[in-house]
Parts: sequence; structure tokens; C-alpha cells
Amino acid sequence: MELLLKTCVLRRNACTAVCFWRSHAVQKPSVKKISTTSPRSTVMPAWVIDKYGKNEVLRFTQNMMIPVIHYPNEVIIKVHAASVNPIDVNMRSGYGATALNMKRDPLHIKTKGEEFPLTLGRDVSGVVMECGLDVRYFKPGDEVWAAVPPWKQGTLSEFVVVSGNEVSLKPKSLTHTQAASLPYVALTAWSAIHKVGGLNDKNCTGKRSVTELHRLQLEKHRVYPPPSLPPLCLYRVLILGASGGVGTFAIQVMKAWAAHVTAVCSQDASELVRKLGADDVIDYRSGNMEEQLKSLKPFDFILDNVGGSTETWALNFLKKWSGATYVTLVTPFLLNMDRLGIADGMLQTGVTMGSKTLKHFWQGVHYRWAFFMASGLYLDDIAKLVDEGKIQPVIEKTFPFSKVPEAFLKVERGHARGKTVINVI
Ligand SMILES: NC(=O)C1=CN([C@@H]2O[C@H](COP(=O)(O)OP(=O)(O)OC[C@H]3O[C@@H](n4cnc5c(N)ncnc54)[C@H](OP(=O)(O)O)[C@@H]3O)[C@@H](O)[C@H]2O)C=CC1
Repeated sequence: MELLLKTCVLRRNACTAVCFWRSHAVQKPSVKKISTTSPRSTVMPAWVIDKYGKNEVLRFTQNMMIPVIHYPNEVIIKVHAASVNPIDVNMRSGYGATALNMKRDPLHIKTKGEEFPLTLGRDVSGVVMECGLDVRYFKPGDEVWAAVPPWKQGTLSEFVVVSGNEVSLKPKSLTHTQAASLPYVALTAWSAIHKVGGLNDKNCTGKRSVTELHRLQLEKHRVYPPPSLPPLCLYRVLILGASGGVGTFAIQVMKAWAAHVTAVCSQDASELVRKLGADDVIDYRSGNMEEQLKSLKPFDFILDNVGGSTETWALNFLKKWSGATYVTLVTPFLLNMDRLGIADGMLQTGVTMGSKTLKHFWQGVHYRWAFFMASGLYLDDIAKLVDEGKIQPVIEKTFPFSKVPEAFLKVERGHARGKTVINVI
């Protein structure tokens, strides 16, 4: 227990350091606060669960304790909008509870079972109400967005506490409703594409390719090429599950970085993904998906948002022995720990990941897993792309706060075409 607490303090100190590093303006550290609509209230409305199960376990309460700042790097945000992701539906049913309970803050969960009442919801767009002593980058009244890690209390409530290093200033061009559709899926895609895949705006940009094309044309025809030449993108990306929350963001960021994008989705989503910039679209229900993929040039990078049987064929479409990478978001990491316990679950996970990585390495391609990462710094980068008009929020449906269970049912039914957002205010 003592070790756990020490680890926690160290982690908090690290977070504080990141917050400090992010400081733009030097301000005197002081607790800053703006008053809420009901300044003396200690409770707030929230959607919570008291046990894991089907949709009926979702309970609305007016009496959830308003969260307080426990650490100097934390901020309290008044939630204007949140969203529902597949992970919320899975967590409602108990997915990941074994590992997440280990990670929950010891101040909030003292003994087994005390994660309840649990608030779900990972995305928030809202207004900073109060800042801890070490928070320099934000002040009360700032409009911010964030994605809250799954081991913390979620955002389907009037207020939420997050670490300063998980928060970023909301893109000015978006409303709160629009902004709440992005952080969780955007940070997941960013983690897979940028952190794990190593891609960025430089190494897959089309500019280098245009220069290459010009050089080839000059050599061939000895004339300057006409200005209407299409850019030749050298970097080829395949996105499986392109029509959902992560996929619709991933298409846009890869296009912002000028890659060539092939999107795999259902036929009825093809118009949507084309509008987002996909160059080629393949209907996975057409019955000849693999033949269609074979007719295309091999890929440098595959982002798999579907998992399961896709692993058995998708890696065949990567370029061999050229550093090409397959990244999947669908991993057995949390499930293994739910089924086998922490130690055996981690062991099983390590063996599975290690053997798959090695097997594919010998076949000339990289095989990787990626996970959501809460990061205000990455959100800053994403906000820039949004304000430059390179990323649009893709919202399929918006629900009022009173209809959270309906939003869960919608996400649970699947076939998402973008995101499901909750207007909390
Ligand atoms: N590792 C991590 O930390 C994270 C993992 N994830 C996981 O990533 C996955 C994607 O997340 P998210 O985008 O939010 O999910 P969504 O539910 O928003 O989107 C999934 C999309 O995939 C489509 N789809 C389903 N089956 C196929 C298929 N065989 N081929 C192509 N498309 C298909 C669905 O539409 P349709 O069925 O109509 O074709 C839907 O549009 C989820 O499994 C999620 O659990 C998400 C976030 C973090």
C-alpha cells in the first residue's frame, strides 16, 4: 500500500512538472476560482452506475458529490458537453475493472468495490472553474477540452476533475458540442499513428512526393511539368473501420499530412469517408474485399479499428521489408486481466504480444498495439489542425443529458458513423 501511495505521489509530481513546463505566462500560484450557479451546493447531477451490467444500471442522480481538487496540478471543469464511446458501454458491463481498479486513485477507492458510484464518459468540453496551486497554463473561465483516463471519474456529470497536463484550450472554431466529439478518439488515433506508428506531418507529406514527380517529369520530357499535376503521395495508409469515431478522425489527420488513404467501411458509409478525404474506399461487405485490396499497391501503414479476424489477412497487404507497420487498437490487454487476474493476465498479454510481434517481424512487417493516451500537449496539436480547418468533427447524433441511456443504447447497437455526443448543459 505504501509503495502504491509513493508511486502515486511520484506520478503526480511528474504531472505537475509537465504542467509547469507547459506554462505560457508566469503567474503567482494561488487558488483561482469562479463561482458556480449554486455556490453553496456540495452535490451535482450525474449519471452513475452502482454495479456493472446492462443499460438498466445507469442511474441519474442529483446528489453526486461535487469533485474537489486533491492535488495541486488538478483543475475542475464545468462540463458543457461530453460523449459516449464504445469503451463507456464496455465499462458499464465491467470491462477492464480489474486493471482499472488497480490504477484508481487511492484517495477515491480505499477498499475493493468502492469504485461505485462510478461515472462514465471520457470526453469533456467545458469551462475551467477552479485550478490547483501548480496550474499555470489555465485559469478559471478558460474554455477547454480533454479526454479523461478510464481509471478516473468520468464526464457524464456537471463537474469533473482532471490533471492540468490532460487539458488543452478548446479549438476556437468549435462549439462545446463539436469539441466534445473529438478528444478520446483523436488521442487514440494520434497515439496509434504518431506515437506508435511514428508518422507525422513531415514523414508522410506529399510535398516531397511532388518534388520527386517534378524531377521524374523533367528528366523524362525535359520540360517543366504543368501546374495541374496531381501530387504523388508516396505514403500509403489503409484504415480498417474508417466510418467510426477513431476512423473518421484518422482519415482526416492522414490527409492533413498528405498521405494516400484507403478506407475500409460499409457501402453506406463510403460517401462520408470520401468527403473526409479518403482516396480509395472499399466495402468490406462486398464479398470481394481482399481481391479489391490485392489490386491496389501495398501499404506502408495500416490502422486497424476493427480487430478480430482482420489480423489474419490485413498484414498481407503491407509492403515487406520496408519498415511498414500494422497497428491495432483492439487488444486483449484489459480482457486478459479481467479473465485471469493481474499477474496471469499480464503474462498472457506479454506472451501474445511478443509472439505476434516476432512472427510478423520474420515476415518483414511490424506488428504493434496502441492505446488511448490522455495528453493536453497532443490536444494542443490537434486543436491547431482543427482551427486550420484540416479536421472537422463528425457527429452522428446529439442527445440531451436526460437521454444518456438512449445514447448508450445507440453506441451499443454499433454501426457508428462518427460520434455520439451528450449536451450536458
Ligand atoms: N486500444 C485503445 O485504447 C482503444 C481502442 N478502441 C477500440 O477501437 C475500435 C474503434 O473505436 P471507435 O472508432 O470509437 O468505434 P466505433 O463504434 O465508433 O466505430 C467502429 C466502426 O467500424 C465499422 N466496422 C465494423 N466492422 C467493420 C469491419 N469488419 N470492417 C470495416 N469497418 C467495420 C462500424 O460500422 P459498420 O458496422 O456499420 O460497418 C463502425 O463505423 C473499437 O473496437 C474500440 O473499442 C477505441 C479507443 C481506444
